[in-house]
Amino acid sequence: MPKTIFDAIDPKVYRYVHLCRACQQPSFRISTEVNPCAACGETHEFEIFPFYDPSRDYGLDVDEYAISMMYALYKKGLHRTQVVFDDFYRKAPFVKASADFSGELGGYVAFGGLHQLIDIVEHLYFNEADIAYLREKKLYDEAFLDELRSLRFTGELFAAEEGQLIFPNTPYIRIVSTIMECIWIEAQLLNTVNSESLLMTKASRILTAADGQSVIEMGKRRAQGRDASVQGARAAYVAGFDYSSNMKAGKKYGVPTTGTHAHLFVQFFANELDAFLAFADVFPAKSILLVDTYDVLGSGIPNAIRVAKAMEERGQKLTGIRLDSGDLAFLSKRARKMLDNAGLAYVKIAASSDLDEYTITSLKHQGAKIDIWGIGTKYITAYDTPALGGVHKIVARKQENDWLALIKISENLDKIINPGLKKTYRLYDQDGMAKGDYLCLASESLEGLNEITLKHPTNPLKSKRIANFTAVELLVPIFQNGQMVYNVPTLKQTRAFHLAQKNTFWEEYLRLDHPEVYPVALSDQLKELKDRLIQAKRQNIQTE
Ligand SMILES: Nc1ncnc2c1ncn2[C@@H]1O[C@H](COP(=O)(O)OP(=O)(O)OP(=O)(O)O)[C@@H](O)[C@H]1O
Ligand SMILES: O=P(O)(O)OC[C@H]1O[C@H](OP(=O)(O)OP(=O)(O)O)[C@H](O)[C@@H]1O
Ligand SMILES: O=C(O)c1cccnc1
Repeated sequence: MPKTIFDAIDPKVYRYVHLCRACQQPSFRISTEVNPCAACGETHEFEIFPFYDPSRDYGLDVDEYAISMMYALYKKGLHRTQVVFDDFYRKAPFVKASADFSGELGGYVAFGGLHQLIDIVEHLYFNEADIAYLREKKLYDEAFLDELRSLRFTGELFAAEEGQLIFPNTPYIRIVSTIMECIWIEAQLLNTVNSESLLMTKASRILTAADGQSVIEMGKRRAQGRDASVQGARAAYVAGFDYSSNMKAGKKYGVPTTGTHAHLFVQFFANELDAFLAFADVFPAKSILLVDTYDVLGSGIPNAIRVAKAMEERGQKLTGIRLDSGDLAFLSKRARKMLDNAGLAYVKIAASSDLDEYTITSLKHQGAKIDIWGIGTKYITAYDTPALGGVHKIVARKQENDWLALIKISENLDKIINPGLKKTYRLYDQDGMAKGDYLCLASESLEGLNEITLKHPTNPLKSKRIANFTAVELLVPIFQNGQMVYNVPTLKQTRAFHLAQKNTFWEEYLRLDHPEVYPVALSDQLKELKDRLIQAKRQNIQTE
């Protein structure tokens, strides 16, 4: 996260801003008590208002029912009970299956949003304006509002590293904290992780289809709001896109930016050639000329060739052309021939026009001669799967000094949560390829085990034996005792991490349609606990 002036201020300590009327300098204070101004020494003239970082207004970014539950638990004296929450998803987005397919859908998610979540957890507090708003509701008593005023995240948060690949039912976040804090965080956590992971996954799939070719994110104008476009540009870069057109993502996150020009630029000039000449003259080292404003083959490409030839005389090279409509396979093949015949084999062909992983794959099958893919609408809106259904589920609560595992019953066996305080291991073979995820109780250890059988959680006929594996815990500590303990990687490192992780999976697990189902198995002890809790719950329901 980039630093703002608010990073210098610890919101866990400072609650008020005192603006000195004498010198106009703000200072951050613990209370409303007036002290001499740090800048000019005056004491009498202060404007005092609640500390409020407009870019991080996280405290009240919740659903009302969160505050209702927090209040009810507070009134019953239960709000500080320690609990465990797991975050996971059940169904991978974007994966398609044919009509007669009745099996389990595979697919993966590229885990995104962790770094934004860290910022949220670090700056999670109710400011005075939040408290005033809650007071106006006349639903909560003053003692509770006071409790909220001092509420901060005090617990442990473990997570998969951003960019990691996550499969259905594998927890990617575990929080151990008070019930009040776990409820408080739910909506923002889900909003951030679901939206970022959804887009990162879409981008990761598009990158798979591009198969090593350059991809530029261009979705700003079609994104669902300002923030979505910037976050989306960031997610695309982590997934392996080379550039974004989004300058704010460049400024805020350091995403490399680039761009071509629009049709308006061509329309503005008296003719296409003048427009191309002007653009190439100003940007000789990075000119990609949009050739489809009037007639791609009749004027766009011939004019681009004229410009390229003129540039060659000045010792410059035209970077490329862009196609933005029509039959991209046909036009790109014709364009390639025309450019090659003119001795311009180095001029690249970029294409845009509602592209996604499927059109890219199809165009490649058709032998399209496209070098650079510009991707907007279908990426930034996650067009074919508009939401990722990641969930935040309570799996245990403290009772005396023990964890009491909790279950939630569902008619659908696959929907019943995996209870208890657990660990998740990713198992690798000797070549470093991922073989499966193994969920077990926190008290279990894999040390000394040479062989493991990954049993399908609900289908006893499906199992897979793995020998000579290396087990790596998937979740790493991010917060301990409320303090951030994680060294947040740079965006570039996160991108490299995602791409490296992708290489640890056989492409059968990652292919766009009908991917193989990656094994996610429960240990025998965890399975027994789950079965026992289901039985007990069902008996209870019958006797109640
Ligand atoms: N050879 C091709 N094979 C498969 N899909 C293609 C091929 N060429 C283009 N497409 C896709 O077909 C769609 C064409 O979109 P559309 O019908 O809106 O026309 P267009 O050519 O973009 O024209 P305009 O932008 O002027 O409306 C786009 O999604 C594009 O990615
Ligand atoms: O097709 P997408 O995947 O969404 O990629 C971004 C689109 O945005 C621009 O179109 P727009 O019609 O807005 O403007 P322009 O073509 O005149 O630049 C650009 O030309 C692309 O077509
Ligand atoms: O640079 C481009 O070509 C671009 C940027 C945004 C949207 N469409 C195209």
